[in-house]
Amino acid sequence: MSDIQNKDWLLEQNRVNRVVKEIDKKINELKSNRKKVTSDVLEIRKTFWEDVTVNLDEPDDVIETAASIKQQAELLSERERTDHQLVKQLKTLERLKYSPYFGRIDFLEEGESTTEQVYLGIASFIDEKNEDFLIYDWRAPISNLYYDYSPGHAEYQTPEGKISGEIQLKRQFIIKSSEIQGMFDTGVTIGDEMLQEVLGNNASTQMKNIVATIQREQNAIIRNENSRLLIVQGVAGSGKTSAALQRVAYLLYRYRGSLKSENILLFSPNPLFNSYVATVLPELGEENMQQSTFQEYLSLRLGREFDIEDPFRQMEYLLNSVEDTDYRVRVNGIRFKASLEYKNLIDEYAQQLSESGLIFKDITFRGNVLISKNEIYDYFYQLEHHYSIPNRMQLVQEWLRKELKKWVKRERSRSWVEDEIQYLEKEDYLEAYKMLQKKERFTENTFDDFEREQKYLAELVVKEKFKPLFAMVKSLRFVNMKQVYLQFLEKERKNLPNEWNQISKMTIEQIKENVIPYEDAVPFVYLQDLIKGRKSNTAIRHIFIDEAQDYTPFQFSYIQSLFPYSKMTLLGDFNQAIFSGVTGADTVLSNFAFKKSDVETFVLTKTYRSTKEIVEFTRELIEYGKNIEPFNRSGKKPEVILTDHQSLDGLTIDKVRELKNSGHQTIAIICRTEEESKQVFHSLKQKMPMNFIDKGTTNYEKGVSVIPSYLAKGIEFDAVILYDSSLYTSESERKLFYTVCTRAMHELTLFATNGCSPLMKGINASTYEVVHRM
Ligand SMILES: Nc1ncnc2c1ncn2[C@@H]1O[C@H](COP(=O)(O)OP(=O)(O)OP(=O)(O)O)[C@@H](O)[C@H]1O
Repeated sequence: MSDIQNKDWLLEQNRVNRVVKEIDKKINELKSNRKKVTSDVLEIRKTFWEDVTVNLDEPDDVIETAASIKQQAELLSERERTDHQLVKQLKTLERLKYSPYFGRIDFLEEGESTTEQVYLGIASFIDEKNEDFLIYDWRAPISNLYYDYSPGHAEYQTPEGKISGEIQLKRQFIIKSSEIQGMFDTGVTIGDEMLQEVLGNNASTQMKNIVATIQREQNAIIRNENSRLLIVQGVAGSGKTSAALQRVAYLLYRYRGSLKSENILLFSPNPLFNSYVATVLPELGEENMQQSTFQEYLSLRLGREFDIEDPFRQMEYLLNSVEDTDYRVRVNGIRFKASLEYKNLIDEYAQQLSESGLIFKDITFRGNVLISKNEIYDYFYQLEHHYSIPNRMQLVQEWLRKELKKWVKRERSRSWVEDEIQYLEKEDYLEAYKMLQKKERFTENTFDDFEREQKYLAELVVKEKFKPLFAMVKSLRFVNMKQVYLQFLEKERKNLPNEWNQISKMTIEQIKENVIPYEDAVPFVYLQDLIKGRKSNTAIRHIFIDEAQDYTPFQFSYIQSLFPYSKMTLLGDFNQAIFSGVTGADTVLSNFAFKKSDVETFVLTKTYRSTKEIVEFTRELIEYGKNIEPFNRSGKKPEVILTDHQSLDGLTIDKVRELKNSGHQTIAIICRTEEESKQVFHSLKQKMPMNFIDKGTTNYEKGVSVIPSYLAKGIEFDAVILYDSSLYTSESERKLFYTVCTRAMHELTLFATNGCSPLMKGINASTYEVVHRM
């Protein structure tokens, strides 16, 4: 390091020390504030009832008491909110103390004579006198300069307009425990050096934030505010998920008055991914958005009555049952049911149902039909036909409720009720007694006490027994959705795929067994919504869909209808469309689905995850892979080890040891299917500790993990071993093969027991090494 560099380093470290000192002061100040607030909270809790005037004698007194309780509760919740805020601020300050900032730009604004030094960190921090920003939040308008420009002319937007000027210096820091550990003055892009440093580290079992090194093209995605639908098509490892999460943080900052983390929902591919990304926002001082898998949503809607196949079970079928006689039929079915054409058919069917054809269930009680399905049918169709089906359902619901109430009255005097009364609990008798006493105060009733009590108890018994019927009416379960969908499948129609008869026959068999194939889950729930109606969700204002390539046009259109007021960000990669790769079905990323004007599309072609060597190999595997641009980080070429079945386990263990010895901490042994993963795990775990990951796994640990191919998407590992790459034989598995290979950050090994996978045929042989080991 030169003397000048040394001097700069020293000056910067002095500034860090100064800022840290101020942060410390602020921490102490907030801590003492907090002491006061927590003691207030404790005090209010302790004396809550002492400070409330309770008097229930007269109606006016009751009102006054309620007001007094409300006032006290409000005081308590205000104090609790302040405490929560203070805890949040303290956590952010502790983080700032550890690493106050990561970047600096010196900016000379046009028309000004002094250059401003702008230091960027995860949150803003102002000096004691509330005058100068010692740290700017990375999301502040001025911070844009850091991400979008290299030294020279630069400009940024503020609410007041555009500000132009010149960046005179752009510097990056790695600061840990308040000590500068790295410092780089950067030129063209945001510090290759800094990125080298970050990307060269070990993979983590939890995703990290990227705020220090966000690239310009990612920044555009993160800060986009205009489009209702933003689509990011980005190659594997291009930072789509990262951009999505930093975008959540950005939106929470930009709209902090009106947007809260509970207004944002991220659909992620599986529970493991949910937990993988769960630490990014808290690291940035924000609360996590809501997270769910689409499957969770479907289970919530249909899971009570049906066994819904999940996408992983569907994938297992697709990978394992190619020899099945019905395989082609099922694949054709999946393809057709993914389409908007199929959705249109359901719309047409619902139109017809508006005139006739709905199927209902009898409402029965103790083996007797109280209200028959035909009566319900007649009632429904005598209602005005111009009312929508869901509106008519509400009227039917009201009518049924009234009818059931009549039945409750009739049933009270039946002999079974008397029998049931004998089995009542002591508490019920006591309750009845109290009820009657209470009523006595207001009436002049002279009925015999015993008789009155019996009548009350009879009502209690009947109402209890009728509860499920009222619940059935409330949730509109008197509509026989299963039969309605089956009737749809059985209907003769024109313009259907050639094999529709077989497709529908196969589906009918499943649904009769109360199993809903994954491809039918959204069509089913969509039809159900057209009939029963559904309240759209207004609380969610922004939806993120990661791995969007795995959603069909039908599914996406359905999600749009669920959240009509939400903006959406879709992130995906058509080269990783592993489900549609196998079936040939359209995905939401197929262009035709979006033609509207409020859609903006971003394309990311630069990839950051893997070494240059791994990218040079993996991009050969896909069409147009040449467009993928690796980040300039070097490592070993991927290695293909040709071997046989007997040697495979031993060689895998040797390889894992070797990888561990080179310092790799997360190592994945990726198998093609779950079955294969189970076998491999079973035989290898005797030889070294390892984890097994299946679709229910919510966390992944450091060390060695055995994982089925389709669950590895979205996450990354220091080193990846494909247990037997010879098994990826079919062209339809190309995307799956590409996806698993792109999970590796530093090393990729492909074992092959039956020669190189045919999917590697024709690729540039200089991109990988081949060795023979038996
Ligand atoms: N600007 C950046 N600075 C530092 N690291 C980055 C940056 N962009 C991406 N990365 C890193 O690259 C890796 C891949 O990022 P991410 O998982 O977000 O990509 P992706 O496009 O969602 O990948 P895939 O589609 O393959 O799952 C992560 O380790 C991430 O931290």
